[in-house]
Amino acid sequence: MPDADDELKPVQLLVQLFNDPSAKPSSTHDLFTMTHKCIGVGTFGRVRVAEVPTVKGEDGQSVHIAIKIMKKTELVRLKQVDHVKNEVSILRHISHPFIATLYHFFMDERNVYLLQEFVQGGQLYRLIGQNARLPNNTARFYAAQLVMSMQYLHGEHIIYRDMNPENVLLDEQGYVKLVDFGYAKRLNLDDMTAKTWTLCGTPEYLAPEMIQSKGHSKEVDWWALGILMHEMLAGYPPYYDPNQFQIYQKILTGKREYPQHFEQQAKELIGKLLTVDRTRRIGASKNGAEDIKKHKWYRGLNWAALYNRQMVVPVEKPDGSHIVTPKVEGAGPPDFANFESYPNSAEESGPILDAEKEHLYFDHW
Ligand SMILES: Nc1ncnc2c1ncn2[C@@H]1O[C@H](COP(=O)(O)OP(=O)(O)OP(=O)(O)O)[C@@H](O)[C@H]1O
Repeated sequence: MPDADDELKPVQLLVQLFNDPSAKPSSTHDLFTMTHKCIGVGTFGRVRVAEVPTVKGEDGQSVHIAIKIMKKTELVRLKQVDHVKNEVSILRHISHPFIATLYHFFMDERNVYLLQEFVQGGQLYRLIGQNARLPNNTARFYAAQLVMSMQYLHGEHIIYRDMNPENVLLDEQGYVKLVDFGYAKRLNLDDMTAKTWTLCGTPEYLAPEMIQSKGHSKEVDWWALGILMHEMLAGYPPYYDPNQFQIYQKILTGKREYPQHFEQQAKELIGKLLTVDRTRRIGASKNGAEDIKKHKWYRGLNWAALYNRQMVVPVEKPDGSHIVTPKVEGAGPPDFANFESYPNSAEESGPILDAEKEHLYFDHW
């Protein structure tokens, strides 16, 4: 008889391992070996990969995890402590097949560490760039997963607020894993309007009500989905300008032209998502995401099969050739082919926050 632990999936084992109360913050470091491979840089830190020798995947190899390392001094200087606190508190309470799992978080005197599922296929941004644009069926496959993840988050009263192709990662099967919940917001339901006011996100993806500081809610995620659909299908977003102010102007006027190759149904859905009046935007009614799922662009899509990861990623272009897809090795250690190279840096030897600030900002997490 296998003992109970043998039946746990690596994900559950990792969560259990890192949340073991006997593994105090200092000894948590001993549970993994940092590979020093940096796979991403953010504004105040880096994302590195680590190996967990005690947990084996289905291929019998040690599991790898991603560790987002953020410098405390930078978090304080850039006034981002609350965003990270928020990211941790949201990720700890959610679980969805298209959102990267947070196994654990801890901090030492210099850094805050978020231990997450390592997503091997790289950014959707890279996939779009490699192919110039994505075929209708491929874009539909990715957009549908984002509809389901937003539906889940909105059901948990969370707005994501940072949908863009750099935060949508692809796993080894080519499915979506959303990362970066720094701007996500849990709505306060005591406030019946359940709106919020902070201007955040990527300029090209900002909804008009956010730019105008009118107060915004879940509909901003549906707007961003419309922008992302356009970017996948065209290779560029609908409102673009080197000058950020001009981007906002273009968003507010709402004028756009679609490339000729866009399918009629795709144009129609993008139009309904990019509706300036947020009360009339598709997804805004009490049916929420269901209205989007029922749109003709999705006709014939098996939502249950997609959720259960039983669909094959559609890779065919209209001319019958195939798009370039992320290179993912089967067994063995990851080879990082899908990630940019970043110069090395040492988070271990940066400045230490003074005691007063440490107490003020990091005592109550
Ligand atoms: N779990 C993960 N697996 C693989 N790569 C990841 C993972 N998490 C993050 N990355 C990579 O690192 C990049 C930066 O991560 P993330 O966006 O979470 O950091 P950030 O500091 O919040 O960045 P930003 O400055 O964009 O807000 C991602 O775009 C992605 O390429």
